[in-house]
Amino acid sequence: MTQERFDAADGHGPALSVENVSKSYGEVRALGGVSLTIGRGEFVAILGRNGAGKSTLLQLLTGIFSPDAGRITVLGHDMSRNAIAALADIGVVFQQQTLDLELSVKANLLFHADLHGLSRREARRRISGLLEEYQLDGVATARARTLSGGNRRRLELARARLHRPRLLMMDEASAGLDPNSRRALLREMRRLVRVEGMSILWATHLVDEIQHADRIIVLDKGYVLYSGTTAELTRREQSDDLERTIITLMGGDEGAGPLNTPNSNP
Ligand SMILES: Nc1ncnc2c1ncn2[C@@H]1O[C@H](COP(=O)(O)OP(=O)(O)OP(=O)(O)O)[C@@H](O)[C@H]1O
Repeated sequence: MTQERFDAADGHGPALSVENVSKSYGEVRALGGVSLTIGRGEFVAILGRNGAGKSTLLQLLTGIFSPDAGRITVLGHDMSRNAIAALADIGVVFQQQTLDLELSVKANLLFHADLHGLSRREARRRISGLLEEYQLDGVATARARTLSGGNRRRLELARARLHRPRLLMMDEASAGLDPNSRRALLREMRRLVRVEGMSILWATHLVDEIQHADRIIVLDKGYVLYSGTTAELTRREQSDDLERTIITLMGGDEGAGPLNTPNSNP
């Protein structure tokens, strides 16, 4: 067995490894040689302003695009050679909603279960548990189009977990949720890490959300500026104001885009 297959099968190595990855759209450089890792059972928040490169990174990690250079390994699988195996173990919530709005809540989930090759019996069992967990059982037969923003997001979360992924990637996943739902969602992420050993990548532009993670990665203009805990960062910069510390790290320029929203503390 090759080392890569051994790692994938045996659960060794990081959940995610990104080595020197670059991506440009024409003249626009979205990522300029990014390297990062996420350990198994680790909850990592990637913080960056709009345009920092978070969505591009997630699109590369989920195989939607290929990087111009660099290497991505997900749960031991090299994305350039074995993306299908990697995708079986990833659950994703994208920034833009990706539901089929004309299908019912349940049909959206059944479609996803089919894509992942779940048996009908297993799919029904998983779907009924997740509908209950996300309080969507009352709207199971309703078309996704008729759901509130919060319920659509809950449906996307249920879908992301349906095939029992070991790595969850969340791109601005709390968008559209009220403060209570945001708090509940972040608590749930912690529970998934603690109880199920899930690895989580949580991309956000909200400073208050990153405090729930084990580690943060600050991304700015396509480059990693910092990787470590929030406590290490404020200690290093001798400041107890995390948001100000991060803005300073980004070279000031508060006008470049928000890092937080008022009255949104989760
Ligand atoms: N399809 C595209 N074509 C051209 N430029 C793009 C495209 N997608 C992203 N970009 C550019 O790449 C850079 C990184 O964008 P990206 O969407 O990855 O950042 P982000 O951190 O996710 O921000 P946001 O939260 O606004 O989506 C930005 O300069 C953006 O304008």
